[in-house]
Amino acid sequence: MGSFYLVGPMGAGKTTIGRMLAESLSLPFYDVDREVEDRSGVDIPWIFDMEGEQGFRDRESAMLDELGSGPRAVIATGGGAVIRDENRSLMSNRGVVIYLCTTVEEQIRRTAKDRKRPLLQKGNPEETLRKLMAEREPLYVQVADLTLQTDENSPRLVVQNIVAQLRELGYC
Ligand SMILES: Nc1ncnc2c1ncn2[C@@H]1O[C@H](COP(=O)(O)OP(=O)(O)O)[C@@H](O)[C@H]1O
Ligand SMILES: O=C(O)C1=C[C@@H](OP(=O)(O)O)[C@@H](O)[C@H](O)C1
Ligand SMILES: [Mg+2]
Repeated sequence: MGSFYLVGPMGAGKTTIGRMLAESLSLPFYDVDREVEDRSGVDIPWIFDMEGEQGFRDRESAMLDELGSGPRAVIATGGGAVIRDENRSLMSNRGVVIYLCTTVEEQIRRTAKDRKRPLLQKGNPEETLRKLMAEREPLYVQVADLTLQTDENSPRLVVQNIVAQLRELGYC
């Protein structure tokens, strides 16, 4: 059945909820962004500066492929991992995809103090988030096996809901 992949926009809670979900399911946890940073020895803003977004996307796809080939785990992706067809096929074919959704208003609140998401460091972050949501939401929906709203619920409750749904569907 493969790994559990968390997808959704920046600030949806993929990293936070992924770590807790892994603990709850007694599985290893990987965050694709973190693994890319550990492997390259530099942070994501540096990669965007030096190699551009395409350079980051190449590293992200390679890491997703590597992690997806390993033993079963919970894998938190970055918000843009769904834009490449190859990444969406990999996740759908190899595992169970969980879409964490949120509103742009909540994304703004949750990412306001962050300086590590290069796409939000220039221009108007609200406009950027709206544009990205319009482009990517259909892709999150397309790839998702299950969808969870994160706006009204604490991370703990979201994890409980995910586990309940995975059990119901026979995935764990
Ligand atoms: N359900 C939630 N309710 C409130 N705050 C949340 C929730 N999920 C995540 N957060 C907070 O939002 C911020 C971004 O979460 P993060 O896990 O980094 O999101 P992502 O990996 O999807 O970009 C963090 O400060 C986190 O504590
Ligand atoms: O939406 C995006 O394109 C990105 C989301 C980030 O991950 P989070 O969704 O975990 O913030 C990170 O991969 C990078 O800054 C690009
Ligand atoms: Mg994250």
